[in-house]
Order: sequence, then C-alpha cells, then structure tokens
Amino acid sequence: MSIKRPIVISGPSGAGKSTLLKRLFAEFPDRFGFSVSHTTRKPRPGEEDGVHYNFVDREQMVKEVADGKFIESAEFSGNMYGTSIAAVDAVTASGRQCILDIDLQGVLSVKRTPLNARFVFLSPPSVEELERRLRARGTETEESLAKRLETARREIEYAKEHPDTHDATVVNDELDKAYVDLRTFVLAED
Ligand SMILES: Nc1ncnc2c1ncn2[C@@H]1O[C@H](COP(=O)(O)OP(=O)(O)OP(=O)(O)O)[C@@H](O)[C@H]1O
Repeated sequence: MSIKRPIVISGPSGAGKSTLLKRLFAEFPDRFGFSVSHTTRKPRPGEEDGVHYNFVDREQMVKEVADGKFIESAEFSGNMYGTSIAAVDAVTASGRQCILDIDLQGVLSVKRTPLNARFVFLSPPSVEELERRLRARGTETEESLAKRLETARREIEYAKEHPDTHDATVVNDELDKAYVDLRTFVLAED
C-alpha cells in the first residue's frame, strides 16, 4: 500500500490539537507518524525532547533555517517554530503517513512546497471557551495568554475569510465528537 498524503492540522493554541492527536496516535500507532517540530520555547512539564518537540536554542535554529534545513518556520508568541525536512523524512522512512501540527503561517508556507498535504483546521467553539481551556491548562502567563488569544482571533477570522485554505474544519466543542470528525477526515481516501 502506498503512503498517503501528509495531513496538516492547524488551529489556535489551546484548540485541542495535541489532545486529539494523542488519541489518534494511540488508536493507530502503525499508520500515522508525527512530524516532530523544532521550537525555541521551553518545554512544558511532561514534554519530551525529540517526542513532542525538538527543543533547540535560537542561535542553532536560525542557522539551520538559513542552511535550508526547514520546510517552514515561523515566529509565534516570541518563539521560533518550524518543521525540518528531516522530521518529515523520518516519518516517511518509517512507512507511516505523516501528520504535522503547525500554525497558520506554517500552513501558508507548506502550501508553497511540494509536500501535497491535506489541511484540517481545528477550531475552538469560541474564543471565550478557548480562554477558559488555556487558563485551566495552566501553562501560560497572562502575557502569553493574551498573545495566544489575540493570535487565535486572527486565525479564526482568517479561516472564515479564506475557507479554501483548509480542506475541512473540525470544531472542538465536545471532545468525543471532535475526535470522530477528525478521524473521519484523516482516514478519508484522497
Ligand atoms: N473538547 C474539549 N473540552 C474541554 N477541554 C478540552 C477539549 N479539548 C481540549 N481540551 C483541553 O484544552 C487544553 C488545550 O488543549 P491542547 O493542549 O490539546 O491544545 P493545543 O491545540 O495542542 O495547544 P498548543 O498549540 O498550545 O499546544 C488542554 O488542557 C485540554 O485538556
């Protein structure tokens, strides 16, 4: 069986991307592989280097981006994030379908590459609910929370105004329902 097109999931911070992908990888460990992004932000409790992210310092990342080692990279909330060519190659080499979790700037960059991905936008039910969830997650300072909410408003607005950017939108209101919707999208034949 040939490997299917990569899938890009994007959506505001706190929309539930990690939560839903964790379920997907638990249900289909052999079918899907995660493209591990690089970031210059500090790990959150429970995050493992090389698993959730490749945690790097800014100097190293700036150099590798300049050396052309990244498919996309972007500045978000005061930190750099990016997808290295090696991260996608590693998944493909394992024989799995690649799943990428990237922000809107990354989505627009990936669209200009030959990756030929399918795109799904994960939306929170509202910005108010997003704020509640981010506060409950307890990972943000007031400053980073405000930045994330501001970016979320822009991303939701952009997705509304440019519906062609994504092949599907999943609203993460009730988690089980959102998971079924996401699962349906990722399993759909190209
Ligand atoms: N449907 C849901 N109902 C209630 N809480 C949810 C739901 N989905 C996710 N959450 C909670 O919301 C918080 C944010 O989810 P998660 O960390 O998965 O978001 P994310 O999109 O991966 O964020 P980031 O991009 O910042 O990593 C988590 O604490 C998670 O447990």
